[in-house]
Amino acid sequence: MSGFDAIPLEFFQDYPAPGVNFIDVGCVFDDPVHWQLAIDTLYERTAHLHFDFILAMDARGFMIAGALAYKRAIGFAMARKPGKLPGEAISIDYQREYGSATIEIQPARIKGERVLIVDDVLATGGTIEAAASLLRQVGKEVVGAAALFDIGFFEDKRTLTMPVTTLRKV
Ligand SMILES: O=P(O)(O)OC[C@H]1O[C@H](OP(=O)(O)OP(=O)(O)O)[C@H](O)[C@@H]1O
Ligand SMILES: Nc1ncnc2[nH]cnc12
Repeated sequence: MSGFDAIPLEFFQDYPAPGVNFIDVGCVFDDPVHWQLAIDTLYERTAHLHFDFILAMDARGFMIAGALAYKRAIGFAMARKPGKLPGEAISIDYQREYGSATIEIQPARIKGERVLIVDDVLATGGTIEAAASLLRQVGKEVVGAAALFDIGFFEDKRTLTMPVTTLRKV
C-alpha cells in the first residue's frame, strides 16, 4: 500500500446510528500531507473527465469540492441542507445510509453544463443520486461523481446512474 491507500483511517462504530461504521474524514483533513495526497490523487483520477463545473455536497463535500475546483480552475456551487440557500432553490428528499435527508440547489448558481458531483463518502449512493436528479431537472449533464471513500458494504446494493470515481474502498 502506498499513497492515499496508506493513510491511517479512523472509524466510529454505531455512529450516528446503531450498525453504522462511520469513517471520520477529519482524519484526512487534519494532516497537511494526507490532505494534499487526497486532493492531488482526486485531481489525477478525474483529470480525464470532461466537466466544466462542480456541485459540492453539504457539508463534508465542500472542502474537497472547493479544493478540486481550485486546482482545476473551474467554478462550483453548494448543494445544501434545507433552508440555507437564498433566492430560488429546488429541493429533493432522499434516503442515505443513516436515514432520510433533503438537499437543495440554486439553479442559477450552476454556471456550467457538464457537472461533476463531489462528496467525501459514497455509501448507498442516495446522496449523489439525489443531487444528479436535481441537476438533470434543470437541464445539466451529470458527467459523474467523485468521493474519497467507498463504503464497500453497499457496492452490490446500490444502483447508480452515473460513473463514480472513488479513491479508496473501506
Ligand atoms: O451514499 P449515501 O448513503 O447517501 O451517504 C453518503 C452521504 O452521507 C454523508 O452525508 P451527511 O448527510 O451525513 O452530511 P454531512 O456531510 O453534513 O455530515 C456523506 O457526507 C455523504 O454525503
Ligand atoms: N459509514 C459512513 N461513514 C461516514 N459517512 C457516511 N455517510 C454515509 N455513510 C457513512
